[in-house]
Amino acid sequence: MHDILDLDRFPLHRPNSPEWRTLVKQCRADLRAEGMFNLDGLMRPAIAAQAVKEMEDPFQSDAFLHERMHNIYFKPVEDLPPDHAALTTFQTSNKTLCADQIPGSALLRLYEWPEFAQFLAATIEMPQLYVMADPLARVNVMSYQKGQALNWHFDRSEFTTTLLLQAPDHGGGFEYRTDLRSDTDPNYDGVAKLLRGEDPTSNIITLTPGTLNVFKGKNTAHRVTPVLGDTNRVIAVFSFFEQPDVQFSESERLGFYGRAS
Ligand SMILES: O=C(O)CCC(=O)C(=O)O
Ligand SMILES: [Fe+2]
Repeated sequence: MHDILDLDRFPLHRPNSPEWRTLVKQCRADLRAEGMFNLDGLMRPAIAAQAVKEMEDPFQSDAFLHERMHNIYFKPVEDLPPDHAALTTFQTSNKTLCADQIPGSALLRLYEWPEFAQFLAATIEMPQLYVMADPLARVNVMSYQKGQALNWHFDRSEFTTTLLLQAPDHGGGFEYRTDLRSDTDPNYDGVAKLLRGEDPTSNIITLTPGTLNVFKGKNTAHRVTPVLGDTNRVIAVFSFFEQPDVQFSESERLGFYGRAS
């Protein structure tokens, strides 16, 4: 893994060593304080750039154009009237490649490296994390060109793990509002306020290539703002769950990837 990751700064290959424990402690503190942590330059920038180059053709010919209007839940909500402000819909548009379209990539190597899941589980204080069984959803790579965006949503998994491969010239910021809801309180009024642009506690950050970003995606509302300029924003998303063998449903796969298998 030394060839693709900066393990001198981030010793993921030495679980439970004093340096590994120090790093885990720092990540836990950042998660508590900010709902997020970043490992800036975990993947070597040259490897990230090479991955982008290798995916140019598949993005041109095989990628799914994920383009739709959706609400923050990606579905109707039974407790809410359809005209409730928490169900406001927005446009998403990006191109998505799935794990089955990037065989042999550095991204899949990282995803399947057991020390990666072990490190992530320690940072989020869970006993263990498992890779998905879903052949499409395990690792996704999204490319956003000028004008494209991923709009407000919550994720399915507790935590979300991304790695930026290429930064846009402008725009393409990651905007998030930590703990907008909880597992017991959907906070529909707070959601409506955020969607009206009236939540002063939302933050926006830009990532640099090679940075690992981990945040509490299930209860953190988040979006990617429209990309500006001619350089695409390219980002990998790794999906881990607390249970083994998780798969998306057929309708989720159709919605996100335009195909079920
Ligand atoms: O592109 C990003 O930074 C976030 C991606 C994301 O939120 C998702 O795939 O669910
Ligand atoms: Fe997300």
